[in-house]
Amino acid sequence: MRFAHRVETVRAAEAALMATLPDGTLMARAAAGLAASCAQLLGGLYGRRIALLVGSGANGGDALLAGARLVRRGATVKALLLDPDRAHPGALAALRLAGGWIVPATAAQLADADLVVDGITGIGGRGGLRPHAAELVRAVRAPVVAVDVPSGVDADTGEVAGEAVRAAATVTFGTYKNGLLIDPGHAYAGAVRLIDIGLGPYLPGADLAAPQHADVARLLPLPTAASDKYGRGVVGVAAGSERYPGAAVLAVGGALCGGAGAVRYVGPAREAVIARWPEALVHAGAPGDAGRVQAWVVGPGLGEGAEAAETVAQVLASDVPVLVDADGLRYLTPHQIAARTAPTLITPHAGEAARLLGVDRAQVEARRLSALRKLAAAYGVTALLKGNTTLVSGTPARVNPTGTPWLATAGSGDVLSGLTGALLAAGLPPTEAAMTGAYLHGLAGRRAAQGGGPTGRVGWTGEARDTERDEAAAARRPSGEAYVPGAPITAMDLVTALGPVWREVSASGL
Ligand SMILES: NC(=O)C1=CN([C@@H]2O[C@H](COP(=O)(O)OP(=O)(O)OC[C@H]3O[C@@H](n4cnc5c(N)ncnc54)[C@H](OP(=O)(O)O)[C@@H]3O)[C@@H](O)[C@H]2O)[C@@H](O)CC1
Ligand SMILES: [K+]
Repeated sequence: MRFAHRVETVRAAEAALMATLPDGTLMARAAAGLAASCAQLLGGLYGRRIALLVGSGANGGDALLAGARLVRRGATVKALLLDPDRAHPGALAALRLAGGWIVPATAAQLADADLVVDGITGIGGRGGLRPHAAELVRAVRAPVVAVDVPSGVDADTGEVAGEAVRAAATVTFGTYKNGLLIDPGHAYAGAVRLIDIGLGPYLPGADLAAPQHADVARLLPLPTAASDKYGRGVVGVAAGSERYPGAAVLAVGGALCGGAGAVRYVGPAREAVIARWPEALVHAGAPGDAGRVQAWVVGPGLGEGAEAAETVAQVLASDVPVLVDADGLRYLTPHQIAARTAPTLITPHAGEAARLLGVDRAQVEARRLSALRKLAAAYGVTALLKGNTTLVSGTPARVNPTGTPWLATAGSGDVLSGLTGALLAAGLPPTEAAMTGAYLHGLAGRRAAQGGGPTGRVGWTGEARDTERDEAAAARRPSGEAYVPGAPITAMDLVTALGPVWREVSASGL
């Protein structure tokens, strides 16, 4: 797991650790890690030109102190002080002593930089970049390494109010910050490296956790010699309609290739389902009459109307875990859920979440963690909020690191529903099922698109594991957009990739 903590937690841990150490120790540790990371990204320091954007707090202090180290190792370093009277005095003196330059904070000073270090604000920043900082940041052409957090990104939520720094890489200290893992902040952070400064023993439980292969491998329900199809989990799928039979085919495929012992399909797309998946058990009646299942998936391609509403109501009346997605979300009420005896998992995208919360889609996209928590609380469910960084409610909340823009393809969500339903049927608790489903689904997208190969202007390879390696490989176009190389995929490609991905992840846990 990669764990992230809130700013107030980080500050409390920092204070407890500082009480045991001489003044300046933590900043020195942070600066050492930052300088080493810059050197590695540049591939050498002699003759390299590094510009520091320095704000008025300790974040600027980290940049200055790292600058002093970089000068001593052969780089030319100049510091642009955004607030010259308030720059960290000790770190400024260290840079001067080492032979660094203090230059006017103008765009012209950035023109010849090979690398720019963003020390404008870290965990103490509030709101987007202020006008002078924003003007300088717009003038940057070189790759940017952000110190702790890209300036302008809210460290606790990933929200971006106004302009923010688009970093090629972020070097963060002590623990991950929520805003580095959740969009939109995640998209500004580039490849993220954590520098250990000794905070670990002082940090309590995390606010957010991002799994890696081994975490998911531990949860995968592998069959044993004693397993039969019920032992592995039978999934009921109530999906599809005359108009959208394909959604049923994809959801059933996601469940079958996601490890279900068997799938019972109920709905009007029986012919299409059986034509593609002869192993599916299809039923003509209502969900209540379909026979024994250990979890239900309801909603993909269900369409609108009284029949769809009745299907959702019948499924919710069951006493097994239920996943509600897509059209099924139209017919969900907190009242229905309160009457349930088994867990309910909902899997909306931002538009569906907005409708459930009665707000605009843009509000959900800008404040994803907050929307997730509101959904879970208002409906009394476990919520999975889809996106490039899919979130799952729980303690801690989970964020999926395997997402890729290639997953934004028709039917992709239907596959996720079936897959996650299979994990629920196998007995995983809803938070773990949702996290595991999102992880495997994202990885299937990456593998099918063949995206994430090592490339790009900057990146760390070698040391990084699993999804970190993929993230480090995500290059940035000169425009500053993240770009994951790869090829278009279809939802059926995802279904096909689930087997190999399952194998890759489970092998990492052996
Ligand atoms: N925690 C740890 O363990 C360790 C932390 N360390 C480091 O300390 C950093 C935190 O330092 P910090 O507390 O001094 O706050 P910081 O992020 O520099 O910013 C606050 C300053 O910025 C200003 N400001 C605010 N908003 C702004 C805006 N939008 N645009 C422009 N300016 C804005 C605000 O001034 P004001 O609002 O008064 O104008 C204030 O002066 C942390 O991220 C890490 O890098 C490491 O050294 C070692 C271990
Ligand atoms: K920063």
